[in-house]
Amino acid sequence: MTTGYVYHELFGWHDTGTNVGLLPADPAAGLQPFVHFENAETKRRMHELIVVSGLIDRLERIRPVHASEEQILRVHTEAYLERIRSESRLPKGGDGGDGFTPFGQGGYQIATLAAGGVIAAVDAVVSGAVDNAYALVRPPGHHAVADLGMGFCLFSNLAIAARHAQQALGVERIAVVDWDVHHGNGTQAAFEDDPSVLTISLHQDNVFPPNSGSVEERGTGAGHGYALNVPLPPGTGDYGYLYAMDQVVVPAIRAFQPDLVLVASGFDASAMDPLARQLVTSEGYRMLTERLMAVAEETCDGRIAMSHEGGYSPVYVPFCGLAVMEALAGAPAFPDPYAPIVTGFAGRDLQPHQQATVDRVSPFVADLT
Ligand SMILES: Cc1nn(C)c(C)c1/N=N/c1ccc(/C=C/C(=O)NO)cc1
Ligand SMILES: [Zn+2]
Repeated sequence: MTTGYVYHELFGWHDTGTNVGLLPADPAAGLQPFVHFENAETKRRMHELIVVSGLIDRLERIRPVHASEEQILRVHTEAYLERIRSESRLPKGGDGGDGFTPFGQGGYQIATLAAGGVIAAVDAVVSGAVDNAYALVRPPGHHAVADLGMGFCLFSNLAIAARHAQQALGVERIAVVDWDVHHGNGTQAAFEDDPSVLTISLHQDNVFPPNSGSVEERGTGAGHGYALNVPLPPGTGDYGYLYAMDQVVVPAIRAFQPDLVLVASGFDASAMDPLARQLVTSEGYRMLTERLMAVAEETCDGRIAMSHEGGYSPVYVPFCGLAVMEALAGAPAFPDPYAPIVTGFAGRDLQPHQQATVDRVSPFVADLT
């Protein structure tokens, strides 16, 4: 199995500031300065574990290139692109637009490299140069919509790469799986009315964006039925996610018969993440990846490209990300030293209320052709 890997030190230079924990420092409100949750450290540590574990020697390194204006404009508006580019020229940079998505001077160039990194991973998979690929990019993308950067996301990296695959590489049908713990609203919006891209989001119910990602959100117009949302209750662990994978994701991909599978891969559903309350472990992510590889093998010669999204535990994201990449590469498992801690949390097994949520969505698979 040949697995492509995209990482670049520039991603670590995306500056989200040092006084935005999630809220700007404000002494009167008792808010002390704190590094932004979406900071370089967690992703840099994942890269370094990939190197130190030795997995790097089994990967094909893929060099990211900056996404072009044309590629970005397949998803974003000209006005939005121009605003990010102009704010990026300012000494203090700017913000995607929601006030929680800061970037420093030069942030536009890093954001185009992130989108270009996912494009490079897709190019390598579609060309057959590699069997599958992981793009460890920053800033993330799955919340960004056509004219607004939000939720730490500037450009919709995965959506831009999907449109590139269709319009430049001739790929027709794409299935997108988003296992980041937050709803993949941006990716869903990009393909809202388009039946050629199936979007499936597994997320903790109503965490972010607010009032987004309900079971009832199924796409619009010709795209109705080609968006699936599984809003899992808080405390869902490995076997709740696996049940969603087995009952919704795999059958949907089998019915949709894509030419390519893309994954918005965040690790903030992990048992040690500060921004959500799920209980997924590195073993859970490995199992999810193996399930996805099997159905990708069955439908599209195993073509999978993953784009890194959220995940904020500097100690645990590295082990969750390593598990996914080991599965992609068919490599043996590097032991997860946190396993005794996270498997010790209760709730790893499928719970009735989690099963009930998934069972509300699985009937929608029958509407896919
Ligand atoms: C809304 C709102 N209003 N206020 C006051 C605040 C502090 C709000 N939360 N913002 C958030 C909360 C979580 C994320 C996670 C993003 C991610 O990891 N995506 O994958 C982004 C923004
Ligand atoms: Zn997230």
